[in-house]
Amino acid sequence: MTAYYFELHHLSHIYADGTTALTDISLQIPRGKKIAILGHNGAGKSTLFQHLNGILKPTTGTISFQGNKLQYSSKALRTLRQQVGIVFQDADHQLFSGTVKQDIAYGPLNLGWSTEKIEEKIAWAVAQTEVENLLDKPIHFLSVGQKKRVAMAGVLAMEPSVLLLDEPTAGLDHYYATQVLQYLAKLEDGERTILLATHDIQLAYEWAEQIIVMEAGSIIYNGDPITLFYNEELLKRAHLERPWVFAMTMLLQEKKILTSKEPIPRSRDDLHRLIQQL
Ligand SMILES: Nc1ncnc2c1ncn2[C@@H]1O[C@H](COP(=O)(O)OP(=O)(O)OP(=O)(O)O)[C@@H](O)[C@H]1O
Repeated sequence: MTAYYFELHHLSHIYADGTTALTDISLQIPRGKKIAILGHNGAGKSTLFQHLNGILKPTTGTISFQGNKLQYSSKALRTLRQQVGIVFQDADHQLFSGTVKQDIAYGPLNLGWSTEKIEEKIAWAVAQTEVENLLDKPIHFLSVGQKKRVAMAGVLAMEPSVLLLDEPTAGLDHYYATQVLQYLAKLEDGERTILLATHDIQLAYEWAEQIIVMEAGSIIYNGDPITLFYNEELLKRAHLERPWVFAMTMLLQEKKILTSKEPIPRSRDDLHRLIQQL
């Protein structure tokens, strides 16, 4: 078993119209990690995800999954996609069955599992995403946020080893966006790697162990969140704001209210606890 799910070597992608979307990406994606991908509009996040799921083929360079170079035959892609699930930014690209129930069941039904296991996994995914009361609804009646949760349920039900989530909280209200963090936590098993492309800086800061920052098709940072958010120059270059909890922590440190000895809070609750202890 290799330590990495994916290894990308000098991967570049140029779309048919000549747009260069990825330039010379070399990257290793380890097992059991929570990785957020940040970068402003057009930085290449979705294009990178589509390479990891075999939807796009590199113009130059290679990708390996579990030590084997990606193959693009329909059989090889089917196997890859059972292990690498993607939730698209736009749920309309994902949902195609008549009803919610049929859509969520589609993936698991194609995995050769027993009926019992299929039902168990679907029930679990439905409960995580709170779509129980939508099961009989036709897809085209759903709201944007509901479609997003149904798309997520369909992918979760397949229990992929790698989960690629492209903007999972976009279009969700505050309650459901917060719930995403909760069910992501339930998915962590030390083996599964979750990559999350997002513009929600606070979500990335609160959740991720590793952050990759993209700019104009290149990776300009790959490391821990705290080091990133102290790096003023890099944040400016990538047009990134500091997460508000981190900005508040820096202010408290500057005012000497917090010292560097205190653990750096990640969430609003961490920050409240810390301030209450002062
Ligand atoms: N099918 C396509 N044909 C041509 N160019 C494309 C295509 N899809 C994306 N692009 C271009 O590739 C670049 C990277 O786009 P991509 O969608 O990967 O960025 P992103 O980081 O996911 O952006 P966002 O945050 O807005 O979702 C952009 O310049 C975009 O216009």
